Amino acid sequence: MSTENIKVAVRVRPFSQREKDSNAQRIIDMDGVTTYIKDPAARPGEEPKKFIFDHSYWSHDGFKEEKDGYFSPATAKYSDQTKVFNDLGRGMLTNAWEGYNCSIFAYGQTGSGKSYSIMGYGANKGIVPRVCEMLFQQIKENPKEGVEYRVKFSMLEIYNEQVRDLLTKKVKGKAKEGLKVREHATKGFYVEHLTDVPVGNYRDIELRMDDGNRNRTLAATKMNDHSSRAHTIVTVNFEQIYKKENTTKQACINLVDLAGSERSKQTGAVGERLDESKNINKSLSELGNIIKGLHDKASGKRAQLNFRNSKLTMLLKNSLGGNCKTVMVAALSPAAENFEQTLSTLRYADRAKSIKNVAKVNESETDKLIRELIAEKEKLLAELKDAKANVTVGYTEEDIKRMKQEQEAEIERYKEEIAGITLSWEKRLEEARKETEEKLREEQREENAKKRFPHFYNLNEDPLLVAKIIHIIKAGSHRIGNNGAKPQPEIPLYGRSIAREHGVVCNTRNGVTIKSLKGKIRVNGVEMNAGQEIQLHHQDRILFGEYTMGATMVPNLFVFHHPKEEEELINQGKKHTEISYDFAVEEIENNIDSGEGGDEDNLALLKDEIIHLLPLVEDANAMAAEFNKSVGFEVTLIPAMFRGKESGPTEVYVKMHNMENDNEFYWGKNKFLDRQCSMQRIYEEFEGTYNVEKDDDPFYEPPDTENLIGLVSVPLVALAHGRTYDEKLTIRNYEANTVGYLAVELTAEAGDVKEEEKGQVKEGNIDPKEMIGKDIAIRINIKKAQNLPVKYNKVWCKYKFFKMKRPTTTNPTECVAGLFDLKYKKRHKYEAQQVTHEFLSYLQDKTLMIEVWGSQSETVMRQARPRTAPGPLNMGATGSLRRASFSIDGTQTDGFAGRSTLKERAANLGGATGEACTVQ
Ligand SMILES: Nc1ncnc2c1ncn2[C@@H]1O[C@H](COP(=O)(O)OP(=O)(O)OP(=O)(O)O)[C@@H](O)[C@H]1O
Repeated sequence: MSTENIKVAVRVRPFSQREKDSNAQRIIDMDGVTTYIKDPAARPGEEPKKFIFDHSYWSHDGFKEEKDGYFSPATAKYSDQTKVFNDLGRGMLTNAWEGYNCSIFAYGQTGSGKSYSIMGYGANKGIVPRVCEMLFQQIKENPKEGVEYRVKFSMLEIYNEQVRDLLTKKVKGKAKEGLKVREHATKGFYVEHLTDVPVGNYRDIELRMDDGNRNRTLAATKMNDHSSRAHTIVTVNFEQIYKKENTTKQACINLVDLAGSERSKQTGAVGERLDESKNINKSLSELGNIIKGLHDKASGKRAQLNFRNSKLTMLLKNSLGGNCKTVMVAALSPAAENFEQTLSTLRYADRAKSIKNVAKVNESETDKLIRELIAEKEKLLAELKDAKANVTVGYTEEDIKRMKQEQEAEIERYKEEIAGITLSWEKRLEEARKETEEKLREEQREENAKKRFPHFYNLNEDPLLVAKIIHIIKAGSHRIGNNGAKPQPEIPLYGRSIAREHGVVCNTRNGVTIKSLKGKIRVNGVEMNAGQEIQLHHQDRILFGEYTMGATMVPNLFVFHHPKEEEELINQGKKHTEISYDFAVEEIENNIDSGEGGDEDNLALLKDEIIHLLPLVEDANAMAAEFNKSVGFEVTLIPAMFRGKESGPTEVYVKMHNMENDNEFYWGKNKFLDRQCSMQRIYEEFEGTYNVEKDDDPFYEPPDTENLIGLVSVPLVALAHGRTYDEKLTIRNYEANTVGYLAVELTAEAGDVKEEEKGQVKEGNIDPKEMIGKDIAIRINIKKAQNLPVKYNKVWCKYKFFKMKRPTTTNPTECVAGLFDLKYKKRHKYEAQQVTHEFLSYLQDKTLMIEVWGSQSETVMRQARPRTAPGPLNMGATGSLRRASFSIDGTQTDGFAGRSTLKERAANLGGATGEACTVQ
């Protein structure tokens, strides 16, 4: 037995290009094992905070890029991938050889460098591939007489509390997702029916891992979700079987790449994106609770540890305080804009340091192990039989017949699994090898085809998932469509906005063309007209299906690759550039921003969507009533501004109103459709008692889901005259209603005016033209908010000043009875060096848009408001339209006679914020 603390390492990454472009300020420094973090809003002379870890890896600068793309140290301070592996990975391998379970997990905010350390990119291989490669190398180099080595590999992801096997797509025709996590008396938690492939060398692992990533990409596209926001767990099971001694040494190596948690706040998301990060947050916050609990326990305090609260904590139970040797890598962003998140990562890591694990060598009699496994399977089998036998009361014969068939299929599967356990290792390895060889041949065929034929490859925000889906375009015509198309299209695509006959691609002697049929296609950001045909060229970007402004993941985004054209370009000396996901998405957004599509198109689209959603919303309301849920749904329209976006069309949302506590939530169309599907499923299976866990309940929304309460627009012109602007302004919500007041103070101080001129500047007599060329400091001080809806218990503000790429966000502040008071003054200082004409016209002509965000509480003091359940349609600003009528461009929608048009409503929303007012 070995009792030791979790080993904790932190690592800081380089600035990203975006951070470099915006002259980001560095807040992290390291010296030996010590990490320092400086608060960008610290008072002069305030010391940075200091943390000590087992390792502090400086990977921020001091490196050079080798020819193959490897980042090697140019200074002694820099830690490269090899150093990290030597410190952390090698030790894990030594432990695994001794028969200890080991685990490494990476924690940190989105984009902080978790995957880089754990998986790695290109030549900069991370810990996972290195550990796997080294394990086989060591087996090869140190074979022991009479010892058989067995290595098994599995890969899963946890997304929205669902466990998905990444190595097999289907079992008996069913996708392997929603797998159960079970608990074994000695082994702890494990995933039932998870594929565990025998692997004979590192290449096998590489291929399987590639397969896993391909499955992640496909699943993400099909389910309209974002696999890169999932937690990925790779497990290597290493067994040493001592034949003469009849003993087996077993080590389970868990390699965990956790998803980042906070994207929603930075992008200002509502709807699906928020919901998704909530689920990631749930797993991560449970993980945080466990780490805190273990830390408290280590410091002698009482603590409750509930590992069962999330799938992630169940699966990491052994790694945290259990039979395991664990390493945690906390990934840090160096930039000031991420200060809060980075500080919280450091605190998290600091707590993890005190967790003690009690690892023991997993060695036992080989026969006993097999007997135990069989006994476990048989127990499950018996449980299953009992369960099925007990539920036949009240079923029709048809139901019982179907259940019997299911039961038989399950029993068959268990039998196969038991046979699998006793099957000789050689036979299993041989079977797996055949599969791997077939995969290799397939890969080779694909590689050859890619060199010869034009093809599409997919783009994804996660670099590990790029080019995992390939569509080869040989000579002839290739139909593009969804899987409902008959016969199956040559290029099948998934997702709601893919039509059966979406389009067609033709490869002829004259080149490759694409024709749009019944689905939307964008080429290089520009939308094609129905029936239009255009020629494709090397590196064209193609989007199939609709584009949702601001979506975190854009499915079905491809790059067209033409090998011949590529060769010609190289011959002409043209430099090859990779097309990035961000580039392709920005290109689409630019085209939409530049007015493409126009108002008319958007109105027609909105009308279609509303007509499609209304009956479903009615159904959802009816089901809520049937289940006695005090919630109501209504369709509403939310302009881009109120979705935290600078521009873009108005979108259809569904407002969910919880009548118990008056909370309101805004669901994007896709999220509502997913929820409505679950409601329908529950409704069909309903037997009189509504027995659905909160997490799976489509009618439930956690109260702390973030909402954009409203906007305030602050005129800046006073600053152009050097005057202070100090006002209380109205906060307007997306329905253009007043939802509170915000007190804001803005000051401008010219930096290089002479001492005797300073008073003059403050008094505001300055002629704006005199500002040109001078240094100026603008201070933005959000003082307090009043009269906010009382259901909000935390409130914060967000804004972008001038050309800031990312918004500044104030700390969430407690809000009591609709009032929040920011404790700090002079929160934000913007320094402009040598004021330009552009900056001056910004001050003179523009307003600063401040978003007021909040999270609600479960129980609230209700404000007086009508207690009626909402109808299915709420057109916001006009108020009276609930269950009434509306028309779009004079066109009456079914059953609704016109009173206000969408255009009028859009006009009502425009410029509805910001007049100064007096508040008592
Ligand atoms: N040590 C490093 N050296 C060089 N580049 C790095 C380093 N760490 C991270 N990066 C780069 O920073 C970017 C973000 O890193 P990465 O994808 O690993 O973040 P992440 O935390 O896994 O994000 P997510 O939560 O979105 O998966 C990548 O482009 C990666 O190549």
